Amino acid sequence: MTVIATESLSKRFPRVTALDRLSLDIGPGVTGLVGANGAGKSTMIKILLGLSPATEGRAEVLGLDVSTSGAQIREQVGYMPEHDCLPPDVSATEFVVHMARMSGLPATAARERTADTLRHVGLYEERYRPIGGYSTGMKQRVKLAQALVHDPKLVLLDEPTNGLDPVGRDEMLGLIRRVWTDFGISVLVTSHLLGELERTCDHVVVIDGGQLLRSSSTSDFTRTTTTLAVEVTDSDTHPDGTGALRAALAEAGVVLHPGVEDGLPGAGHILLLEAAGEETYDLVRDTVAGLGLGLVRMEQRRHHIAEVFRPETPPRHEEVPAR
Ligand SMILES: Nc1ncnc2c1ncn2[C@@H]1O[C@H](COP(=O)(O)OP(=O)(O)OP(=O)(O)O)[C@@H](O)[C@H]1O
Repeated sequence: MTVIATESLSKRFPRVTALDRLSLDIGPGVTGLVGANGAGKSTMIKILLGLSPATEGRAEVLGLDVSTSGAQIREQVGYMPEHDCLPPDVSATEFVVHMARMSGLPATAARERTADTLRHVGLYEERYRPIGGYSTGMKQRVKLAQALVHDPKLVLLDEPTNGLDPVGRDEMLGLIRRVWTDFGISVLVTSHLLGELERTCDHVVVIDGGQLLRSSSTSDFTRTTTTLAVEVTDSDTHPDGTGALRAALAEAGVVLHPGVEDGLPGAGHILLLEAAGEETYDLVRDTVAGLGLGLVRMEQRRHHIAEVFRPETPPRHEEVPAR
C-alpha cells in the first residue's frame, strides 16, 4: 500500500528550484524526510497538503491527487507546522477542541478526542493554562496534538524536535513512534538531523537541494551510516601512513571503502571504513598506535548527509553537482 507517491515532482520559485524531479513511493509506518535547511522539506509538505501547486510532476497522498483533492486530503491528514503558530491567550484544551471542531468533529467528540490526544502527548493539568506560558517542549506537544485530534490516517510533522533539548527530543521522538505503533497513524517527519530519524523511522528519505539522494529502509540506512573516517600522520618508518594503515586494517578484516579523501596538510588522506561496532574503534586505535602513527581524527560520518550518500549513490541525473 502506498501512502505518499510522487513522480518527477518539481517546484521552482523564481530564484530557486526547491524540489527537482523527485520520485518517491512511501508506504505505511514512520518515514523520515531528512535534508539540510533549504533542502525542500517544507515545500514538499505544502505540496502534499494540496496547499501549494507543484510546477511539474504529480503527487498522490492516500491515493488522492494533490492537484485536485486538496480538501479531501486535509480531512484525512494531520499537519504540524514548523514554526510557532499557537495563540498565547487560550489554553491547550480550548485550542485543540477548536481545531477538532474545524475538522468537522461534533462538540462532544471534539472534547473527548482532545482529552485523549492531550493525554497521549503528555499534557495533563497544564492543559487548562494559557499556551503563552508553556515551554517550547509543551508547545511542540500541543502542535502534535492538534495534528492528531481528528484521527487522521497520516500526519505530516515539520521539524517537530526543533528547539528542544536532548531529553525533549527523545521524548518527542518516542511520542512520534507511538503515533504509529499505538494508533496506526502513518507519519512523515522532517528533520535536518539524520541520527535522530534513524532511530525513530522505518524508512528514511534524504533530499539535498531538492533532489533525492536516497530512499531506503532504516536498517539499510544504518548500515551505510556507520562509516568511520580516519586520518593519520606519516612517520619515518611509514612515509605513507595512510597506506600502511589501510594494509594493516584490511589484513585485520576491516571493510575499507575504495576511495580516499584529502586530509590535512602534513597528514595523509582520509580513509573511509565500515564500523561493525565499538570493536572497530578499538581496532583502529590499536593499529594506529602499533604502527607508530599519529591519529589526527576518527569520526563517524553520520550527519554529513551528502558525504555519506554521494559516494555510494550514483547520481540519478547528470545535473547532480559533485561535492
Ligand atoms: N515562497 C517561496 N518563495 C521563494 N522561495 C522559496 C519559497 N519557499 C521556499 N523557498 C525556497 O525553496 C528552498 C526550499 O525551502 P524549504 O522551506 O522547503 O526548505 P526546508 O528543507 O524545509 O528547510 P527549512 O527547514 O530551513 O525550512 C529554499 O531555498 C527556500 O528559500
